Amino acid sequence: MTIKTDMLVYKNFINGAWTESSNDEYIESINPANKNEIIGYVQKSTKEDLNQAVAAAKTAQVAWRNLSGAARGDFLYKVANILEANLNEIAETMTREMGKPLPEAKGETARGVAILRYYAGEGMRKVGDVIPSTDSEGLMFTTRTALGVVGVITPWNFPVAIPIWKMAPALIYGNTVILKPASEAVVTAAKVIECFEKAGFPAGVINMVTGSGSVIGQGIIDHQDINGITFTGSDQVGKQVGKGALARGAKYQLEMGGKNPVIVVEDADLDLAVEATISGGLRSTGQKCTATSRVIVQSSVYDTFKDKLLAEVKKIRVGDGLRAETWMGPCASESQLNTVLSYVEKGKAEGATLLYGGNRVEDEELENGFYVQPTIFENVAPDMAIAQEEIFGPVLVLIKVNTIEEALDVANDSQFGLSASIFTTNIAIVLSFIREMEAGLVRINAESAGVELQAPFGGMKQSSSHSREQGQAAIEFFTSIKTVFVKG
Ligand SMILES: NC(=O)C1=CN([C@@H]2O[C@H](COP(=O)(O)OP(=O)(O)OC[C@H]3O[C@@H](n4cnc5c(N)ncnc54)[C@H](OP(=O)(O)O)[C@@H]3O)[C@@H](O)[C@H]2O)C=CC1
Ligand SMILES: O=C(O)CCC(=O)C(=O)O
Repeated sequence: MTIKTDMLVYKNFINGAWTESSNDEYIESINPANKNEIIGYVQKSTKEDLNQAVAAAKTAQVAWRNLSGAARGDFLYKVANILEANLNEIAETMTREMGKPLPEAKGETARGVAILRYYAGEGMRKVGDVIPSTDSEGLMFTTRTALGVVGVITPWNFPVAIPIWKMAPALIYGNTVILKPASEAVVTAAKVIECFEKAGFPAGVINMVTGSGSVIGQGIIDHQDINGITFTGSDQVGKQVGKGALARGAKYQLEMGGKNPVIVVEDADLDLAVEATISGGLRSTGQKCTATSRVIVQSSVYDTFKDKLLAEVKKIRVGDGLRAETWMGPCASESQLNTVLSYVEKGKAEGATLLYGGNRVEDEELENGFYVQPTIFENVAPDMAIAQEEIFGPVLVLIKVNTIEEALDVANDSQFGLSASIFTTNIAIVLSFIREMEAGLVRINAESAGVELQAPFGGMKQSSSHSREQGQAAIEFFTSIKTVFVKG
């Protein structure tokens, strides 16, 4: 590929320096709102580059681990301030690179700042417990130790928040990091790493290697000197990460798909339920693992809910995320757009009724972008592919049920169990939903998306490796417990 000389080329960040790859091939990152606009180039790195980064991270690890938690926290506070000072530029890059509307991109970047500050404070909090020993002269307690070098493999849908919610806890607990960001949002990730560079971390503590998943991602899975891998992305790659890590005894953490339901009960505030279904299902063009995709509605309010939903969805403005009037941006890539369109075809072929949308947006101004209409299906049977598989696009499927029991059965009829929500004013139904719903995140009278950084996040069933990230739960993955017994 010929590189246009006026474009920015982002190198790997290895051992404290922006470093050229041993390969001179590049990955081009384009704007999904206008495929002719190139956002930047990154290197298509090789295993040799990865080896260099891992060696640097391994060398840096002991000195980093031996700093006090407060000293490590100071570095994170510095990154937070730098990220905050560059929030507008980074958010704009995110919008241009993966299509998320600018207000959402700004919100995500601000969330990155807050995550960094949260984990900076974690450096001052307790890491163990004193446990009474049966030996009256002994002292027994637990402490924690870092895993070592952590590989961080991230997706494109939250290109600031996800790398930060993995890297910040890894670092505060004394690990060093190799980041392999998603190729679709790699320039945004490079700008985040620039903030870490400016904060002056010791060389080797934080490294980024760009390149294809099959080379650099797989290289992380296989590398003997990487002690832990944290991954967010597809079900298929996640399972590969898990198998590969298990085979060589590395620790791993996986966050994968969702097929998140919302249940609308007959006593619900229907306007609130409509608003939350739209926000949960269609913001970020439905490209969230926590996005609402199955809308399970009690038959007595089905028609009223459907009419209200349809009326609101029709008002959605699709367009370039940089424009103030845009509510929903493009799909992040042509392949995501094609996935959505193929599920629309599947839904029709399976006999569901396409109630609204389902096509590319026909607008001359938007013809160079990967735009799809917000889409609603009805007459959907729970076993159809559109009700079972993660689409990762702005597609809602309406499923009519008669009773709460049936609603819960349908909601739980999924290989996934990430997030679920219900709209009702009946406390008994709320309590049975909390008890019966097989999901890591259950939300009452609130949309299925919307993770809070200080709370544990993760799924049941095939949505995750049953571990949790974020909040104080992160310590469980990024450290190992040591039980200490001392006798004088
Ligand atoms: N849970 C979530 O939040 C997300 C779920 N998804 C789901 O996944 C689908 C596909 O999206 P996609 O971007 O392809 O997701 P992937 O799982 O392919 O990508 C996630 C990360 O894994 C890397 N990767 C790809 N192949 C390998 C490999 N063999 N070994 C190790 N790492 C690898 C990717 O690198 P590279 O980008 O270079 O390929 C990226 O950094 C979506 O439609 C959606 O259903 C996607 C993103 C986020
Ligand atoms: O809902 C959120 O804020 C987070 C979603 C998420 O983690 C994801 O889509 O990968």
